[in-house]
Amino acid sequence: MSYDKELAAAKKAASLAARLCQKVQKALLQSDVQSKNDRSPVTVADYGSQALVSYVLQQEFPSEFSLVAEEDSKDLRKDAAQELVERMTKLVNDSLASDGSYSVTLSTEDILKFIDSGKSEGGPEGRHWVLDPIDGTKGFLRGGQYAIALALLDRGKVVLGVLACPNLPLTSIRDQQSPNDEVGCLFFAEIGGGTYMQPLDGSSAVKVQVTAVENPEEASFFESYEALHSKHDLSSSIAEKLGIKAPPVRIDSQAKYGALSRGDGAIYMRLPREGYREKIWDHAAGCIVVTEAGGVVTDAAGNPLDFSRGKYLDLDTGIIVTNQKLMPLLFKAVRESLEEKASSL
Ligand SMILES: Nc1ncnc2c1ncn2[C@@H]1O[C@H](COP(=O)(O)O)[C@@H](O)[C@H]1OP(=O)(O)O
Ligand SMILES: [Mg+2]
Ligand SMILES: [Mg+2]
Ligand SMILES: [Mg+2]
Repeated sequence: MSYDKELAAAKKAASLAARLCQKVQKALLQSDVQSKNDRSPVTVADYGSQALVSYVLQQEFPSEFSLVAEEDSKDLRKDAAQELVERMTKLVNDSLASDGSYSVTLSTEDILKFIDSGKSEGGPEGRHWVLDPIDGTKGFLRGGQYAIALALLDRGKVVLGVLACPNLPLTSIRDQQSPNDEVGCLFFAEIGGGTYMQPLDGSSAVKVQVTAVENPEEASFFESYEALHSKHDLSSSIAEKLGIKAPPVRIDSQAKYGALSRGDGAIYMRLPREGYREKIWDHAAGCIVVTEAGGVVTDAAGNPLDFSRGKYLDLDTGIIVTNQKLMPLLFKAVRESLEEKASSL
């Protein structure tokens, strides 16, 4: 089955959302940041991006629409958020107008409804869009990496994914010469069709592949910038076992999956603290972008990620990503390190 129409709509929605986010990141004001009850930050851009993507997808697929997305409008319906909602409404309308294909002016209530249409629970039946409107909000606030991550599930499987990474350099992050290098990448993949990357400004796409490195000593690895999101001590002990020489490359968000899909690094380890439950929108798009580029994504028990169980992944311990050749070695090092850690407690 082809998902070309869905992929075209997803690319358009994510690119528009990326433009909105770039605009906000440039003019970030302190009042743009709200705090959710899980104490993670959320900005006018997270909400605006979700409203925009939800609107575009509903225009393209009015009859069959289900969206599992990170944000909801609860905090925005409080009196104190009124100014933020008005500013966000203007941002979304300006973004839609700049595209030219939608002649519409949405009201604040429309916008709140589009945000709330992301409340689907997903699951193994039918089709569901999966959206993280800004993945890596902390990176976004720091002026670092973030991604707009959009995927489509069909009967529990990820069948397409798009990652817009507005701050990711077009060339490998490992050989950046100057801070002026061009940034803004759109990664996209459809099941069975490979992974492509194009500049966010719309010029032509190139096929990408994960690295062919087989010797772990030559591999480099990615992990979260935020030490709270992934145990850096555990990944460094795994890296040591593998004989990895290069220091970790720490970047925020699913930009890590994008960078890995084009071979900027060989390994991505995500080992969250006990009790953290991974959400499907944090991995669905990244997972297909890497697997279609020839990579492998599993949990720390070696199982593929199961996106069919609702909004949580509920996996074993963590997520590991690399190419086919290195996976057995990485898996072994991960198991050994986890066992050593368990026996030292
Ligand atoms: N305590 C936490 N542990 C692990 N991941 C987290 C935690 N809090 C938020 N996240 C999510 O981790 C992802 C980014 O992690 P990283 O940049 O380390 O890969 C984001 O999806 C972020 O959510 P959000 O989408 O709100 O930014
Ligand atoms: Mg968040
Ligand atoms: Mg996220
Ligand atoms: Mg997010």
